[in-house]
Amino acid sequence: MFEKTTWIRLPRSVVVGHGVLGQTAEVVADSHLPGQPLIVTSPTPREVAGEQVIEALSTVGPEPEVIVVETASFDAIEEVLSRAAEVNPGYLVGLGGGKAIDIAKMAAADRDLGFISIPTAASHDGIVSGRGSVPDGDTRHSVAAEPPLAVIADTEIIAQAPWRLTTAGCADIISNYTAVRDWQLAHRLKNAQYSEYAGALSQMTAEILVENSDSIREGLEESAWIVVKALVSSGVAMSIAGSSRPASGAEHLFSHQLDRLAPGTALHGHQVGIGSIITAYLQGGDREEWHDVRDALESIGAPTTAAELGIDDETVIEALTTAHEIRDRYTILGDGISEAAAREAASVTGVI
Ligand SMILES: NC(=O)C1=CN([C@@H]2O[C@H](COP(=O)(O)OP(=O)(O)OC[C@H]3O[C@@H](n4cnc5c(N)ncnc54)[C@H](OP(=O)(O)O)[C@@H]3O)[C@@H](O)[C@H]2O)C=CC1
Ligand SMILES: O=C(CO)COP(=O)(O)O
Ligand SMILES: [Zn+2]
Repeated sequence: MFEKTTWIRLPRSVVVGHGVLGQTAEVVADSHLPGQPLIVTSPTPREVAGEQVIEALSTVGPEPEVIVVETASFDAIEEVLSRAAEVNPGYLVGLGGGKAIDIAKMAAADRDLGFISIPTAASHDGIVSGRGSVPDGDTRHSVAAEPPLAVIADTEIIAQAPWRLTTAGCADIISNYTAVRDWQLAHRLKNAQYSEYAGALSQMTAEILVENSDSIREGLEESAWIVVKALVSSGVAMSIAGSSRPASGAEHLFSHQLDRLAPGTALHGHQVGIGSIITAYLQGGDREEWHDVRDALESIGAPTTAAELGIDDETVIEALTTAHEIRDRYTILGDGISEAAAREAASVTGVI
């Protein structure tokens, strides 16, 4: 008897465009979300869009409670959970970058509540995904979380965010090239479960973004539109896979290790972009595809060197040689690369 099953959890609504925060009440009603919302946000998004969201949500229910978190950590999730235990909200809202949205979706899963994702920056591809990513000591967990019932991405707000946040989102998407190749490698060498649909969607998302890179320019609201659509598509790939595999390979392990070694120095997307150049080099191939990755990053103005990240060369080498220890996920790094190999890869690609 055939016994395989799959459960793909996707948002019911994805609303993207100029001024769509104005449709928040409609989206909440359409999602059948009851009661008082608890908004999980971080300092800058709270300032940028907090009042507008509170006002919009107040038209469909009791005035929202707000909690401001500073870090993506299990402590922050605990803080949100204890606030939720006090106020007993009907649903959660993640308002901000990857940090706030991840914490909201994980707290929502814990409390078995609905969740809405309102990104204020196009900086990461977790805006749609049902995965949360949290560092924990020497390791990092990618945990199943509550996927958003609705995503409201207001390009007017997102386009006003600092440009570097948008280039970080682009780099998070460009890194899908190497993530998919690592996933295929893990499938061939370790029999890791692979989804052709998720792999193809993730790769195609990176290709479309790169094809449109001429239209991704500072000051153009259309850029926010293009990048948000790619972030949504990449998140859908993760939802289809039921893991972050389509969007996270060795380049992400490298970035997670940088988060430990040089916390708060550079943006997630920028780190994975640099990691992707080096990963593409290590993955080899006839066409030296690391040039394509580097050129794509350069064309949208994302960093391509450690100096541009603000991270010193030795930290890059340490991150490369220890990244495989972060989690049990097979990549081109295998069970670790030597210091000499790391130095060679980072210097040939011009990262250091
Ligand atoms: N679950 C998933 O599938 C994924 C999760 N992630 C996770 O997401 C995080 C990375 O996301 P990222 O967005 O870079 O991180 P943050 O949420 O830390 O946001 C980055 C910076 O942007 C600021 N910011 C956000 N919106 C605005 C705005 N409109 N104007 C000005 N500043 C703004 C934040 O301010 P402030 O400091 O005040 O918050 C912060 O300083 C990581 O923790 C990563 O692991 C990434 C990809 C996928
Ligand atoms: O950042 C992500 C995808 O872009 C999520 O991946 P991780 O599971 O490695 O945190
Ligand atoms: Zn990422």
